[in-house]
Amino acid sequence: MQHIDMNETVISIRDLYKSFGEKHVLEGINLDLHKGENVAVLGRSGTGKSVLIKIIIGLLKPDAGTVKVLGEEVSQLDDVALRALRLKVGFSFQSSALYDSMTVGENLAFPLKRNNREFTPEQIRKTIDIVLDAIGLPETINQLPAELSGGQKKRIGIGRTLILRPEIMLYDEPTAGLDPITSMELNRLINAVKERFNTSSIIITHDLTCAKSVGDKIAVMDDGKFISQGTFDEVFTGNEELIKSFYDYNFIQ
Ligand SMILES: Nc1ncnc2c1ncn2[C@@H]1O[C@H](COP(=O)(O)OP(=O)(O)OP(=O)(O)O)[C@@H](O)[C@H]1O
Repeated sequence: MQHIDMNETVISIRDLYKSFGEKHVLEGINLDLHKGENVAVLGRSGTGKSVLIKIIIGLLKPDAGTVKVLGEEVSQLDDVALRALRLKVGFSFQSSALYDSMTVGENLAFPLKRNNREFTPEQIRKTIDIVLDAIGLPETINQLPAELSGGQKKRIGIGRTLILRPEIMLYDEPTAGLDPITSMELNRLINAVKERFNTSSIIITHDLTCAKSVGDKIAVMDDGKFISQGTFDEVFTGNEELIKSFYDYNFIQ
């Protein structure tokens, strides 16, 4: 098991606020992601989870508060520094965002060719093989995305993010639209990625099973704030109505 280093914080968010006009989306977010830790951010639709991720990777600027990623204050970085930081932070999109006209191998090679031009074809091939092995899909290398199942596409999407060997992974709804068995496989993959690539991750989800399976810590978001943070058992022994209804909803559906 990968060790969680509580002395090393890879993402540190303090008193974060973000509004769009009259709409207050984030209202005082505080969160620490430690090295080797997986934090599942659980929340209903529209609570601001995507806005939070966009601020972490510098796509949106906060109105107030600080976000430090790998020691750097994101809102202070210029474009060059931001691009360099983004190479260390892998963002796995909800839609796997694969190029339909490229094979799996070409999709995986793409970020490497764009960002590490000094890679030889042999190094690229080797890196692709390592990632395909890690995501359990070596046989798909010459297939097109249209020939893959939804679960396979998600795995390749995660693989394409891993190819640049990020230190931090951000997963946006990794199990959305998948059946329970495929979802469980994805959860196992997220845990395997952490072990094999020594990543620290934030996993955004409204799937309680996913949060429980992958989250060393769960942070429950409501109305722009975290109303509870802790291990799954700590969070779900609380008495707050929203947390209880989340739990009930997930287990009776
Ligand atoms: N660029 C923007 N301009 C105006 N409003 C925005 C913008 N981006 C997000 N919002 C609003 O912020 C709120 C939170 O959106 P966000 O996408 O972060 O929710 P979410 O928690 O990720 O939801 P879901 O689970 O459905 O993806 C929504 O009300 C949305 O309309």
